[in-house]
Amino acid sequence: MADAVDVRIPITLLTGFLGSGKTTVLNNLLKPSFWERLLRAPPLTAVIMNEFGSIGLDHQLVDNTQGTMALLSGGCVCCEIQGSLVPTLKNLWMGRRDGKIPPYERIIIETTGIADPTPILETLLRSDWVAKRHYLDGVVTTVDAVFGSGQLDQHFEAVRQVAGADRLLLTKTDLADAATIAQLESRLASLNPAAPVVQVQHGNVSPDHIFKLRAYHQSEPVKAKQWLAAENFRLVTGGSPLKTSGILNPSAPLHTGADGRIRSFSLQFEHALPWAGVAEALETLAEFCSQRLLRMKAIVNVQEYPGRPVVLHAVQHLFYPSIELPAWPDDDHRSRFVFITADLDEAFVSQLLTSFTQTVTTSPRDTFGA
Ligand SMILES: Nc1nc2c(ncn2[C@@H]2O[C@H](COP(=O)(O)OP(=O)(O)OP(=O)(O)O)[C@@H](O)[C@H]2O)c(=O)[nH]1
Repeated sequence: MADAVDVRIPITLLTGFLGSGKTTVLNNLLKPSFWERLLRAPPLTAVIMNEFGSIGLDHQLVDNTQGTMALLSGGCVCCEIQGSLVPTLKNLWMGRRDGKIPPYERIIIETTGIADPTPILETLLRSDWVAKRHYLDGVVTTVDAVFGSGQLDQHFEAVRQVAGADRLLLTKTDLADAATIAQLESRLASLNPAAPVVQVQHGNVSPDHIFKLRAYHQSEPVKAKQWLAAENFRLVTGGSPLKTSGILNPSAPLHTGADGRIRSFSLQFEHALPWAGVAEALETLAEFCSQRLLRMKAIVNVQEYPGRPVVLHAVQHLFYPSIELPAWPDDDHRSRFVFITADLDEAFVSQLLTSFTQTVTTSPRDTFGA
């Protein structure tokens, strides 16, 4: 689990609504001149697109028989997803192993503009073959400074992309006035308080905002605390009795992105919690409200693991393997959960966690694959 022994290849998921500047960011990152200016060697990067022809890179095919691989001038490998993601990753891996393509060090997957990135995350997590050789480093979402607000109003996919992000790149800030940018930044901060927002013009963004985020592998206590950013979320205390489903607009489909339906909030618990109770509460949420659970992260003081807080996170129904930290980041040993939900009553979530962690005391710890 420690970084030093993790030889798997990091995958960055680059997502964002149609035309929001994903390819522009990607093109910039693949340019050798960009890295020369930074006085850094460009990492060998394999790029996977899931939209044929959406990138105007000047490349030269190296494996025309399969029609999927290309060697880019910057030493990058590019392919379009043909079929599912797993065969594409296998093709790349075998080409790399057999020396047919350069030994890429990382992979960027650019999603289509209207894609919900969750199925890609699911593939990365559920395929044993993929998970043994790769890990998800982070989700980076581009948001158009000019049209982003309207897209968030009209398309729930745009909201999902923002809620699932570990970094938000606010693009085209050269085209928007300061007031529009400030308004959108504050909206993004309320939709996803944990994701730093970085302004970007013409794709010019520091690679440090894209690579090595370790968003799904927070094994260092202090970084895990920053990653959780619980202090940026509205703290919810107490809760309603569990009489309802917790769903606020049961008949309203999740097609529009009105911000009033999105809740970002945190819960905290003073005492250590039984692992089985935490697992059961989160399983229940995932089972009954998965579409409405856009993102969840937590650092939990588990009764059975004193002194070793457990990091958890989920995107919709997908729970990632839990990670035990070697120590707490500081003296604050309370369990903290942060949630971004759609039409899900925060008081209900609070009560669900409270009630499960008070009633369940023992069970093997296997739910989140620690
Ligand atoms: N002025 C300006 N134009 C930009 C910026 N970033 C991207 N663009 C332009 O916006 C348009 C869309 O950018 P893309 O990078 O193709 O966006 P995308 O998200 O990859 O688009 P799709 O793949 O179609 O979803 C292009 O014409 C870019 O040149 C920016 O920061 N400033």
